[in-house]
Amino acid sequence: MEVVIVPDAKAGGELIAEAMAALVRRKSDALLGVATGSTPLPIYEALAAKVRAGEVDASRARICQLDEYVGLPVGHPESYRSVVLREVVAPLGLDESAFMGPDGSAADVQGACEAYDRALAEAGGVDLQLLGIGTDGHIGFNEPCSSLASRTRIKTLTEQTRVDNARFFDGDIEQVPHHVITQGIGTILEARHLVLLATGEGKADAVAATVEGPVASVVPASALQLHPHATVIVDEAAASKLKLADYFRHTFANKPGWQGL
Ligand SMILES: N[C@@H]1[C@@H](O)[C@H](O)[C@@H](COP(=O)(O)O)O[C@@H]1O
Repeated sequence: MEVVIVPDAKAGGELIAEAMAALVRRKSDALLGVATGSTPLPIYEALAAKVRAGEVDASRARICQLDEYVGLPVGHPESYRSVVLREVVAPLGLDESAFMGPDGSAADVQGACEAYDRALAEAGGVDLQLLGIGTDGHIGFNEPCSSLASRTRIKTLTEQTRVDNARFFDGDIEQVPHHVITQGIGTILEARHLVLLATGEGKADAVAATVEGPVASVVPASALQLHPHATVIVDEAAASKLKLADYFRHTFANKPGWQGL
């Protein structure tokens, strides 16, 4: 696992956007797995800016989603499908046909989960999967004690996650669904490159447990330690509880430029 400490969220967004742009320059139809929440927004802004500036042609890129609420009406502005179409697909100048996601309104939720895992495999697998992290260490919506081998499936949110996400629903926790579909941890680990961005002091404990704690399902993000190409990018506040912070700084400062992320 590589840990990169950046001064702030904007620098993290720029670094990751450049890694995504470099991937798309190498593989124009790359399948980019995106995450929701507030943290990755600087990545999407930086990548869209590169597209507008002609630094990368993303017209053949494909976008896929990590997770989704179950039971929101189709087209609800806070369904993750709507969020990804609005925050990622449209700003990159892509059409909805470039987008894949699980169907949170399906009558057969389990069938929709299995169909999504199949669709990801048929699309050739995810090239780069962006991840955020919940305050309890969740990735996607894999709450603590999710199986490290799990596939895309339905999960029940913890109260803490519903409280954290109520801000997207007018601060009203009653509007936050209890159930979600999420790529499983086993599914996520199949992506070729995992890139987790965490910013702010509120993520410091989860980041320390992820990077320096044992691999344990009680901290779902710790599964990144099992992946051969995982990059964790944190700002100073999110890095504040890392014992090896100086080592991570030293390693990145001395990294050969050609290596990329
Ligand atoms: N399902 C999403 C996660 O993918 C995201 O990482 C997390 C943190 O969100 P934020 O970045 O807003 O803190 O929120 C939600 O639970």
